[in-house]
Amino acid sequence: EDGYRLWQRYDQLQNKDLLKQYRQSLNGVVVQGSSPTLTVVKEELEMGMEGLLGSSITIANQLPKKASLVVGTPASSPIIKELGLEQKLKEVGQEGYLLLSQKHKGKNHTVIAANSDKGVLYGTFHFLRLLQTQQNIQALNISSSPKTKLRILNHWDNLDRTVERGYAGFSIWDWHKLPDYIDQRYIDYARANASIGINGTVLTNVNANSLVLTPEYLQKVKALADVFRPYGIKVYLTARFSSPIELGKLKTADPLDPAVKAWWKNKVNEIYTYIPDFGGFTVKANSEGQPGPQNYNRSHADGANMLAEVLAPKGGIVMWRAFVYDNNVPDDRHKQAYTEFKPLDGTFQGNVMVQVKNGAIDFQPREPFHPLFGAMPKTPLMMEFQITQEYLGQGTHLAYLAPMFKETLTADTYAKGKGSTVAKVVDGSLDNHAISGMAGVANIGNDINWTSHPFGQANWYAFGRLAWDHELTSEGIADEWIKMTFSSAPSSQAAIRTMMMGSREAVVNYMTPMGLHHLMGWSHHYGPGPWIKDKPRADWTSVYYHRADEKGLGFDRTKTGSNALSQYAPEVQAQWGNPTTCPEEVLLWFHHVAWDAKTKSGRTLWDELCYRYSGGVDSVRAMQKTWNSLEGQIDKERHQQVKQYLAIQEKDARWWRDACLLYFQTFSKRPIPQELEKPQGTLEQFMKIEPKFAPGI
Ligand SMILES: CO[C@H]1[C@H](O)[C@@H](O)[C@H](O)O[C@@H]1C(=O)O
Repeated sequence: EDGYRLWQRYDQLQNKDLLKQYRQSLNGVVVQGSSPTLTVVKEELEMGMEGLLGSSITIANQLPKKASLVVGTPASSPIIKELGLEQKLKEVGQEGYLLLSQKHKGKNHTVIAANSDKGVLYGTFHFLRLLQTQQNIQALNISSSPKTKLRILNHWDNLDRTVERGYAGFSIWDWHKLPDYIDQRYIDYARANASIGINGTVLTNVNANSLVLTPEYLQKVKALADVFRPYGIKVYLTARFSSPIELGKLKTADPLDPAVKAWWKNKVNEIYTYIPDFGGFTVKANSEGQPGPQNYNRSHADGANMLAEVLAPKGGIVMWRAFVYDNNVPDDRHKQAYTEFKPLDGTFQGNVMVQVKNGAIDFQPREPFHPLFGAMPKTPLMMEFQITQEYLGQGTHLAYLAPMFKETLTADTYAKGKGSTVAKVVDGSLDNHAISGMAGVANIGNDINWTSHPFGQANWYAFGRLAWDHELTSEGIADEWIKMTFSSAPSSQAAIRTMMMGSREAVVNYMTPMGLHHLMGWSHHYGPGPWIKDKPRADWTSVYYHRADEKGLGFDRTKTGSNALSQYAPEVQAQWGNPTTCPEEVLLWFHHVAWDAKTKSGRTLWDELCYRYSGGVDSVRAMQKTWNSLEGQIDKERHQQVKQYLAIQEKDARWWRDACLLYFQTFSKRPIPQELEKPQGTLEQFMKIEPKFAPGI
């Protein structure tokens, strides 16, 4: 193996019949026209087809006599124009594309056509994926366009190259060597992202450092933007709200102060001299100690609009985060974002998007959808998912996240009656928004395989695919990724898919089953810490979230408790407000349930909890068994890697199960059912375990 490889492996296909078919239909490749994007299209076609087909190809400017691959836009390619695809192309928009088997002058050609070079690029990657996943290309009739306009990675990367909540080494942005040294990884990063339709990247941590806005750093940012541009990827930065004070030496960062606004206007103009297509800012304000407009008694809208106004003439946007909790500890942190943002609906400028995490607390293994979705019809709401597994085992646990992303996207907000899914809020179709977006907090770093756990790559891949088309299935995305990533082992496809599909639920079960949440260890968030209390803020403890007592377990968020449920539509309230109709997956999120209450299995809550925790451990063991059975079918190196990670996961799953059950047992005072494995160790022992070298704190 030479260095790293992502899913674009392009190894020669082994299926002889298929190879023959491909070679017969792809005698030549014609790309007419020239642009930086068409240049990378040609490079990718050469690399991909030569690798997959095992024969060299030349890219021609004229149509050869035999069946060929014809690539381009009607504007740049006379052959594409001759094909008369105007009507079909109208439907795919600026980023979409067509993949067609098309007769032209008696020959059967394969066509990648689009309205823009960027669309051609996306079509090219789709076409290469068809070959890589060994699809029949004889009668292609594919048209595809993205459902979400902005598909963007958020890097929580600091300028010293540490990555907040990053578990795959240090930041890939080598600020020290930029702008003079362009690491090959930047190019491969762009290729990988473009291959899944990602069209934007926020380079820096939301806990922002204003230094990135200085000329010295803007030159470095420009160098990255220049690399990414041909791949259709725009660069964005995080804007520290107090930058006018830190960099501009102003006395205030009050968004309504004319000097502050003038400072930002100059700064934005300056940025555009370096990066003419700069995307805009992501802002975390008045949350976890970050400065913001509330420091000056102004609202989030005042802050966002001030930046939006200076960005608008340049075509830039503001992604203002709704992950806010600050000031006084609320009676229920679940409610804070909604309380602060809902009243601001309709007051944001047209180029502001409010970026909302999938759930109201913080990227837990399972959260009900965030109540802001559906509650701010006049504001485009952007989805923020976390690809990095801060709360799901970080760099060592296998957890395929597509089912988690889909769970939120398919949830029904009932905002405009049945069928008002979160996906429709986010893609803008429910409320007819001109802009829409999905952000994923990246899980990559400078580890050789980019993501620490080899299966972490699947989560990056799945995020991009779902941002393009949220209707894709988790299984389908897994299949694509497996075929591309473990191309040498077609027979193991089903087994790997089964592992992936059950993996996130396994994590939920051994960490936080039945709606439990935020039981993770203090600050590092890796192992169990349900006992955590007495911290500077009540909502930084675990006891705040699980509320275990002699009577039972869970956070009462109904009318008799915090009433966070009132933030949802009446239909949702009706279902979740009643413990007998509330799905067990989120039961303890909304209800304080008696230890002896009957659950759907017929068991008491306590027994059911014991079964779920044990089931989580069993699922990991099942994954181990499956993986062991694949030995010999997968290259040694990756087989060994995953095998070792699964052993860690199994050990950690037991740690979670035993620590949580022993702790909750001090309240339930009931025995763990006979037939289940007994905890190995005492609660006191578990409470002493502190990972001293947890990464990314
Ligand atoms: C970037 O800060 C993070 C913080 O590390 C993390 O623990 C929490 O999940 O969320 C914060 C946020 O999303 O702003």
